[in-house]
Amino acid sequence: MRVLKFGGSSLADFACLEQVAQLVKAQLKDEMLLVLSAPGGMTDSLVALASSAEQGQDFSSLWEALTSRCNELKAAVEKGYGPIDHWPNFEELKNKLDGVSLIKCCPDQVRAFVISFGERVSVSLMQRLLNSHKAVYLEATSCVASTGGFIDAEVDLVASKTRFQAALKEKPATIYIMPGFTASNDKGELTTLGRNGSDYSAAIAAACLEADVCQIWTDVDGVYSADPRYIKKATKVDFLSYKEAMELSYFGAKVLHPKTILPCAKAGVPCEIKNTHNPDAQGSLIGNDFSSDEPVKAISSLQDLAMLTVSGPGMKGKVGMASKVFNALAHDNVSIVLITQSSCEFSISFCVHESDLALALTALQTAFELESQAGLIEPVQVQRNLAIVTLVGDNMRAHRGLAAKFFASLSQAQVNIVAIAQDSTESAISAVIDGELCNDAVKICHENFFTHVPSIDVFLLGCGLVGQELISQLERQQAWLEKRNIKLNLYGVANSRQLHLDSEGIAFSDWQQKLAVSEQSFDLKLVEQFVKQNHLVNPVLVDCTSSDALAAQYVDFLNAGFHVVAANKKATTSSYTYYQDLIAATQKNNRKFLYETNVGAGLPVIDNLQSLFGAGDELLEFSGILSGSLSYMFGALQDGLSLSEATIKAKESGFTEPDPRDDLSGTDVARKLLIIAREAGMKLELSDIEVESVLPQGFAEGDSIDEFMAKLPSLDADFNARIEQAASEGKVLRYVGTIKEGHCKVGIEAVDSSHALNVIRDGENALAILSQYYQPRPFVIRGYGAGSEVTAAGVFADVLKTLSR
Ligand SMILES: Nc1ncnc2c1ncn2[C@@H]1O[C@H](COP(=O)(O)OP(=O)(O)O)[C@@H](O)[C@H]1O
Ligand SMILES: N[C@@H](CC(=O)OP(=O)(O)O)C(=O)O
Repeated sequence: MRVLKFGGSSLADFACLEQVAQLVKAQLKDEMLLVLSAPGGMTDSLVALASSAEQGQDFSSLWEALTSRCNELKAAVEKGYGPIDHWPNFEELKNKLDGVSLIKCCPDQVRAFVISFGERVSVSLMQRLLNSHKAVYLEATSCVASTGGFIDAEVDLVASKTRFQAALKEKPATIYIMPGFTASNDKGELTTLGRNGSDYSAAIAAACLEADVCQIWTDVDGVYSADPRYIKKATKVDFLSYKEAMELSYFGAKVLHPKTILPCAKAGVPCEIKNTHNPDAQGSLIGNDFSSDEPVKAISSLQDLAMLTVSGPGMKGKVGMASKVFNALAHDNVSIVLITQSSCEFSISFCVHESDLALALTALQTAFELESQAGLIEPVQVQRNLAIVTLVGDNMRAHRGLAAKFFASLSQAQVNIVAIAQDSTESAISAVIDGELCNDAVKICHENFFTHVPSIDVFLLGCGLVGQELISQLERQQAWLEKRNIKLNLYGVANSRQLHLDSEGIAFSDWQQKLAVSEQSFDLKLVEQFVKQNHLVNPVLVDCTSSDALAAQYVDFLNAGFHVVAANKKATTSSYTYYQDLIAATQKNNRKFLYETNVGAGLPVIDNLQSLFGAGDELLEFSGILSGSLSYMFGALQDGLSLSEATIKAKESGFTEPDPRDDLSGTDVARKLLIIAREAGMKLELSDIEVESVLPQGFAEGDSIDEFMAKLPSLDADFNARIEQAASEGKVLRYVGTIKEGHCKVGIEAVDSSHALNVIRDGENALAILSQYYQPRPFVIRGYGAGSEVTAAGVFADVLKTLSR
């Protein structure tokens, strides 16, 4: 004997019904019992009808929708297969609903009749489809014996076994069909087994009939490592132990009803999950002792939960308080999903379904009325909108560090853990978290435990030379990233006027056109919303602008859960207070703020300084050439060009800012020096840096770039004199930043051939760091310090660093 259960997703329309009939015929070799659910969504319609009638509302349109759907199915089946013999009594259903509507009350017994009606529809249709095989209709009410109420009833296995065996003996056949979800109590009254309870019906039948297998046919190939509807990269689990399947379904894996496994396990019947729409695919097999090396089999989640905490001095050390809490809830039929107790026994917390919350609160208030009046129990605390994320795997007990990895993953998803619980066999470990972040949490846990393909979700602000080059590099490096198992998506690009977002990831080929037609400008709230909607877990805002306004929002970016990668120097050189706020925001939010390209473009400066000073080194002195453009210009001066000629050449070669005064003023170098000083722990403001401009004070102030360039030759004579003076002493001029005895200065220095910076020119940067660990010879970093390629590469490297913990 085999038991095959087909869920609502397998019976949604006529085509599905026919598919199931074909499948059954193809499988036919020995006795089989088919357990059918209602056609997909029909139970929801019946539940809605009952509640509409109960509230005295006009339910005619709901009725119309239900009956026309059923009649269409009936007509389609009858057209191809002949008249249906046992069509359920719709008149009786309508009468009951009218009665409910009249008294504005729906007794559970009537509700059970109404909501189980869809199962009878399915069975009638299927019996006709299988008519040629003389499929026998088994009344669930004659076979499945239940105890308890009419809704969510429990099954009496012993009584059911007797009933099943008698029913089969009475009508010997090869194919039996029985409605799922339905049972009857000892008075023979119809009861239901809880939503999605047809799986449970099938398991009961399989156990009672000592079946060879209990197959659950649904719309997925088997049990997946996470719900495949939400986790696209979820993979099928081939084998699961009964315990694993139980834990998974209990903690929310909808593919199985939580009560299904126990009867199968008790009777030793293996349970198989198969896909009706893909019958040849190997499903998932659930049985005893499927030992596997994989520590974690799957991740499940359960939403719409509330946590209640009962606390107060009366709880401490008093025997029986916990049982009083749970007895009160059991008495009112409130099921508890998870329990934790503080080690001092001062409080007990537990989760219930939100739908049971009011009931639970009333039960507790009644039970603890006296204790509460005496001040022994405090008012029950309630946290709503929670979820539970659970890792499941029998083999977890043999592995260390899984809990740590689990919690680190939750923290990576910016999730705060409200409570945790682990069963003593270590087959499941659960965390109670904020419900809104549930999908993010599952996604990142799945990424870390299964796919091992971390993702980086990039939003680029600023599409100038560096921004554009970054996009080209991202495109070029896709294969490299893939090889290293990194999924880097560009989800947003923005310039100063427009923002373009694409949840599929922005195509590298046409982002410019898309951006050009966007009517939306950059707005943090909008991007934040986008991240939430798409459950992006590693969002990175990359600032390739020089905007003060954006820099002023970095703290908000970090608070909103973004990492920030900045080529823009404005934030690192704004007030020291803001700089500190930024560092604090990275720590508070567990997010990174990376700005390697702020000094020396692609040269590894900041990272080295942070490693050095983090390891306890101290800066003694610093000197360096920190500007690629001034390095180029001063090299040209050394070759005999005048100041104006050198400036024109540097400008034409793309070495300067559009307005060369930005370079010649020395402010940019001062900013870089300030960043270095702050890395070394100096609490300085930009105004504390002494700046010697290449230009005399007030020179060409307010003039246009062209006017400035035209006036520049007037400085050549004085500048030449300065160069010649230096040359007569065997020296060359360099634009140098220094930190010495707590004083920071940028300006022109004459250096002789023995000076380390003498040879630095043509756009190269050099930084000489004299420190406690590096003396008397300094630690030197040297290389090209300007250009969109090296800068974009530096930004790219920072983006990748957001993945490291
Ligand atoms: N771990 C999981 N593996 C497979 N499916 C899962 C898992 N968790 C949740 N599901 C969901 O369970 C659904 C199947 O259950 P359900 O819709 O109740 O089917 P049926 O109508 O056949 O009873 C799948 O479509 C899937 O989205
Ligand atoms: N039809 C019932 C019982 C059931 O088990 O359905 P499904 O197999 O489609 O989950 C319900 O929707 O609750």
